[in-house]
Amino acid sequence: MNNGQKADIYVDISGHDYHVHIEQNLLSKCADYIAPFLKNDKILIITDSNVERAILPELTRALLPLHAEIITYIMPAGEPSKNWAELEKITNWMILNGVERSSHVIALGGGVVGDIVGFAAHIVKRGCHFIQIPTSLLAQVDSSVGGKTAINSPMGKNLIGAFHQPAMVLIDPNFLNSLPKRHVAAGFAEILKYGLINDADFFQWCSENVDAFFDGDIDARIYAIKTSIASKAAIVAEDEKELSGTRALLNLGHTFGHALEAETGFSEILLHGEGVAAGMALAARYSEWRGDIQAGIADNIAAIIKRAGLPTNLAECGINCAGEKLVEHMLHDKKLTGGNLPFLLMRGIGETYLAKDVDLSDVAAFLNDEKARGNAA
Ligand SMILES: NC(=O)c1ccc[n+]([C@@H]2O[C@H](COP(=O)([O-])OP(=O)(O)OC[C@H]3O[C@@H](n4cnc5c(N)ncnc54)[C@H](O)[C@@H]3O)[C@@H](O)[C@H]2O)c1
Ligand SMILES: O=C(O)C(=O)C[C@@H](O)[C@H](O)[C@H](O)COP(=O)(O)O
Ligand SMILES: [Zn+2]
Repeated sequence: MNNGQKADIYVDISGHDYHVHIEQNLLSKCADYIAPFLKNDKILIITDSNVERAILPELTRALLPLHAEIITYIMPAGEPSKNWAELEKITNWMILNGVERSSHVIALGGGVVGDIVGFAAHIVKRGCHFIQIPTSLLAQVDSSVGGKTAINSPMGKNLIGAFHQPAMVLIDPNFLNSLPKRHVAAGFAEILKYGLINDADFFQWCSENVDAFFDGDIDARIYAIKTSIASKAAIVAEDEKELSGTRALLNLGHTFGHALEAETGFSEILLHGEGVAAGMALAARYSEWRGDIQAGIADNIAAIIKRAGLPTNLAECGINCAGEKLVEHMLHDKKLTGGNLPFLLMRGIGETYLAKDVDLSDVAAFLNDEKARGNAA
């Protein structure tokens, strides 16, 4: 159901269905949304050090009508926290604070908080519930929905994890007011992804509204969030556990992107959304290299990615290694089946497909060519 600036998107997964509520100023009403999920007199909230400052005090105030004890765990902000050590601390904290299997812990933050808290909820007491309150753009348009939860392994991205759907997702676009611009851009990469996957009209809308979006236009922001989440919800409902190939579409740009993130050590050098942005530009140029798309389309795609202030080539990601090294990282990709790595490639804007005939030595040659051409994009 959509109503102007509000949206309620139903994620129709059998046995794990839930609602995503999107509304400006939703925070002021979140006690009403959360009340039905409260099973005892405690609310456990896990957030990070930046979101603690920007949003936690207001959330705590908004939950006062529930008369519950609010207990918070603050993890260090950023991708390096998505690891075993932090997972252990969070799970210990949950248990020490009396989490029950019927409890709904709250993940308040960006994709890092959502991914690790979702995984903790999956394993503590063999599974308790969690509610996502995403505060970064990337989390509001992508990571809070769909139930992929994980930590990183030293060998690669999200290699330890589980599918565990949230019980509800609460999105207030006002949270984006305190989000640094670099992270707004990173989230915009995943928005562009939905257009490139299967919605050329939305990609066109993004090209026409990129400036309004970055200027904080609330109508543009809500439209982009709800279109993205509706697209993701439909894909996830069709193929929750990425078995049929439909959900793999959401991985557009990620095989290249995760390799770039691994090469830069899952650090602040390259944010996930930045890796995805460059990964989508590379996927488009690789599609052109193979003759899958007409010349010129990859340049158009790179142009809008660039306008959003995102990287479109290896050099802009701080990558200077050989193509073969990036391909080595790709061998840890979860899509690898029987030694074959399928790639999300494009036949046009809005026409992404899963190519199963990609030869990794050809990918290495393509990446070496990118490097040799000075990565001009
Ligand atoms: N599970 C999924 O389906 C899925 C999808 C996409 C990405 N991801 C994962 O999400 C992670 C990236 O998420 P991210 O970009 O949100 O990173 P993040 O969680 O590190 O958040 C980005 C930064 O913004 C800060 N922040 C968040 N909200 C804020 C706010 N409102 N005001 C001020 N600062 C705020 C955070 O503290 C952090 O410094 C990656 O680990 C990626 O693998 C998961
Ligand atoms: O939800 C999905 O499915 C996605 O692929 C969304 C991606 O944006 C996200 O980064 C996801 O975590 C990547 O999945 P992975 O299986 O490659 O770790
Ligand atoms: Zn992603």
